[in-house]
Amino acid sequence: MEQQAANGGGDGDRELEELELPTLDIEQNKLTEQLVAACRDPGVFRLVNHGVPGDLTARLFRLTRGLFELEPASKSRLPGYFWGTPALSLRVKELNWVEGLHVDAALSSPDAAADRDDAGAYTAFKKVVTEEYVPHMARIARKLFDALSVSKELCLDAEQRASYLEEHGGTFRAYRYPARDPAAAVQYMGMEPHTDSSVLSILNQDLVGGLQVLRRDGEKKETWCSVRPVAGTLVVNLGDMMQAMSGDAYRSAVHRVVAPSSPGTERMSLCYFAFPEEHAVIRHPSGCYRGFSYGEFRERVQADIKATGAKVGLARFRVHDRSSAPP
Ligand SMILES: O=C(O)CCC(=O)C(=O)O
Ligand SMILES: [Fe+2]
Repeated sequence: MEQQAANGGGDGDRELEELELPTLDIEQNKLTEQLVAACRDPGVFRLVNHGVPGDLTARLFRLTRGLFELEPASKSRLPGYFWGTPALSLRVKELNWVEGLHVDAALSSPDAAADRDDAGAYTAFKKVVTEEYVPHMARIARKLFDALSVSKELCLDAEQRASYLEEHGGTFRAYRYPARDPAAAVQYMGMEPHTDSSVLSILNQDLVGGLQVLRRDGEKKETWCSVRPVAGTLVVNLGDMMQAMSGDAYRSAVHRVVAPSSPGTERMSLCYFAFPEEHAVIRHPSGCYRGFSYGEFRERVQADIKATGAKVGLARFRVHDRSSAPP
């Protein structure tokens, strides 16, 4: 994989070619057809007419910003707060130039864990995330997944359609990427190159820019391209579970975030990750992966990160040469 210095992207990505994302209206009649094309290549697309009210997004960005603006000692006590640690599945050797708030939509973490002075602000944030924003994300994920599930690449039966996308799960993360210090000796990436472990991820970025996708041009050539922020749209990228479910017909997109370099600029994003049910065994008729559950995949990823500092991911489950495999 081509590696580019973290500071190669200017403010976001001035020097990079832009990736022209397919733009999909989720209420259109030919959704399956257009989704299949977008999932085959480039595995990332833009959504319009998605039904998430603009004022809800604006309110959630405001509430999130309020929490990130707290004193470091206060915000570090917020439930799910982290600084510089990996996202869902990243190398842990390098610091990421990002802080975040992680909310597990399936669990209701006790808000009492928030610092007493900031409990009101955190409770308001969490309420908007769990009661308003995440239900929209779960609705969109289900709609996209159902449209894809009838494609010949997935061809799921009713049970798989239900269990390959957990109805009430999902993880929400709000991120803030502060400006990097151009004079610092080490220039950290906002978020290092990775694939998501999800079925699909729905990103709502502000207008600063910095999200980049690795475009594959044929077998050998790979180029980092920028994903231009467009107001009112969402960006969806496929994750490893979708790649496995489709027997590699769809690819989980390698992506990264370059933190801004202009002093005083910061980037924020609201991200939702949809997963399969923990124990549902994922199989595809092609047999290119052995059957495995998301629970097993996650444990394997965590074990690899612990042992080597890096995610191995789907390669751990790939069946290389079935003709010589033991019976
Ligand atoms: O901040 C973003 O837009 C992307 C974050 C991301 O890729 C992740 O959390 O996996
Ligand atoms: Fe990601």
